Amino acid sequence: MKRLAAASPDFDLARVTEQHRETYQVISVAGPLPAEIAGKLRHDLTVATELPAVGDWVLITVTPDQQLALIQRVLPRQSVLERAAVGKTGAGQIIAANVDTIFICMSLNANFNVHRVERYLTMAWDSGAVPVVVLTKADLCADVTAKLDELADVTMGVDVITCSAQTGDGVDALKAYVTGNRTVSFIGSSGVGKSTLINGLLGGDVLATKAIRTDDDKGRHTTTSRELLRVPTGGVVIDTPGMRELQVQSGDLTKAFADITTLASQCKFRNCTHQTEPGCAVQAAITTGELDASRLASYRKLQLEISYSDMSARERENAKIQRFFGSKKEMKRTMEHVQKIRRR
Ligand SMILES: Nc1nc2c(ncn2[C@@H]2O[C@H](COP(=O)(O)OP(=O)(O)OP(=O)(O)O)[C@@H](O)[C@H]2O)c(=O)[nH]1
Ligand SMILES: [Zn+2]
Repeated sequence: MKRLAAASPDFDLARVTEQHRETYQVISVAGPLPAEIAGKLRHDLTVATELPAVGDWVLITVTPDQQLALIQRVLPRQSVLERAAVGKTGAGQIIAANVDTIFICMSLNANFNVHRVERYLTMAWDSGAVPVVVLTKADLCADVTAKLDELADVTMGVDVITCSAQTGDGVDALKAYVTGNRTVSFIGSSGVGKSTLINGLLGGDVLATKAIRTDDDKGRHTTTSRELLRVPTGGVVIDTPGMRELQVQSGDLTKAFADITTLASQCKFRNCTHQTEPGCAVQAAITTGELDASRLASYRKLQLEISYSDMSARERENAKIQRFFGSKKEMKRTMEHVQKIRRR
């Protein structure tokens, strides 16, 4: 892999802004360009998740006529949002890469559901991005404090923002996360107000929003192309159709369920399943009321789902780095080169 580091000075750094069936759109310091995967890279790929995705930083060469970029390398991803795999083992499909902050959106009226937040949080932590819970449509909720109380246990250690696009309340708090080179994404059920918030950030009606039926809070989703959008005041929003359909798949439960993990460390048996074992600290906490039984139930349910996927997205990513770069040292050298390009 020495070759790669040595060859790197001939590459330009770019970021993938759109993904189509066979082609891509990238942006580099030279501007936007259509792109394709270089033959060598295509040959080296083993699974679909190694294909470039929206948000990926890539090394490109440009054809002599300057009309097309060839993607030579996909740089290691800091975070990976993945669509649930079909079947038991197969790796899923990358929905977005290198997202710093995931806004988990939920409306304070009909869409409000504590377990849903719990599941999204697990997924967000697993992706490598930092989750922020965004409670939307505060104007439609009579008792916001009560809702925040309901959420308190599951949002431990996570920023929670209450906002209303209608009144503008809380929107500035959201903007504080979208600055400089930071990349954000919005997930959450249809109709909770994601497009409305994104349009607010972008300062125009970039995404179409559609009036929803008032009876059931269900919106119709209107986003069509995969996109990475620049915010005029700094920051980047990644909004792809896949993002809108994200469902919980695999995950590291230890962060989203820090309360249970902490209790479990005090169980008598290290492999305690917290069901009928003697000396179970989790069951003891349920008895005293310190822990809600429903919390353990959702933990179990998620644990079961996770056991179906062999490796987490992060583990797969690490395996790929090993294969492409040979060693962490080689990777570091390439990344140093990339940093230099980025500063230019
Ligand atoms: N009352 C109220 N309505 C809102 C607010 N934010 C959005 N809405 C309305 O909710 C509906 C759905 O908003 P969207 O922004 O399209 O929702 P979305 O989450 O992007 O939906 P998908 O595109 O289907 O994923 C629209 O009619 C919005 O006008 C809010 O803060 N208060
Ligand atoms: Zn136990």
